[in-house]
Amino acid sequence: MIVAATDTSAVTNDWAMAEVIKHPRVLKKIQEELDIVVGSGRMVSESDLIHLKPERHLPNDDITRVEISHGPDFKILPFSAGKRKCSGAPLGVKLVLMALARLFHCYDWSPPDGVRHEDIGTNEVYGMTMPKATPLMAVAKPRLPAHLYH
Ligand code: HEM
Repeated sequence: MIVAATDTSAVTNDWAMAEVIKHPRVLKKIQEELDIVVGSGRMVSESDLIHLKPERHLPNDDITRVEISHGPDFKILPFSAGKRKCSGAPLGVKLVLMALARLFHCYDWSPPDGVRHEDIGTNEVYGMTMPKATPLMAVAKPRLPAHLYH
């Protein structure tokens, strides 16, 4: 249960962070969305999650819909399907979204000195949870008022 819940969520976070930091334009869009919904006077809370709709910043013809499935229909199946499908899926989605929303709302992210955005590695290691082959290294710079971090 602990392995099913922790590594899966941590690896999903790791991939999402890497892809977003690699694409600063995407990070900016996400932060714009968070600033509209949450503002800069407090941190993201769970009740904000349903109001986050980053696709509102995209031109209409640019919207890509990714359908996550819970059935055996060969769409994206991050939680598997059938009798043994992930019983923690709703919690997993919330945990990952909450962590990412706070990390992107609270901090600006960039690669370490001397590393270009496009050089952030996105190779995977084969295994149960398909982790990144190289650990993500990034610099976090606070973007909210200092008192919120205490
Ligand atoms: C992003 C996060 C997560 C992902 C991607 C994920 C994915 C999966 C996958 C692919 C399976 C295998 C299903 C199979 O054997 O076919 C699974 C099983 C399972 N997961 Fe998750 N999971 C996540 C989070 C969680 C959380 C947060 C919990 C619990 C708090 C959890 C509990 C379980 C349990 C108990 C099983 C075994 C189900 C069974 O064999 O009956 N998972 N998960």
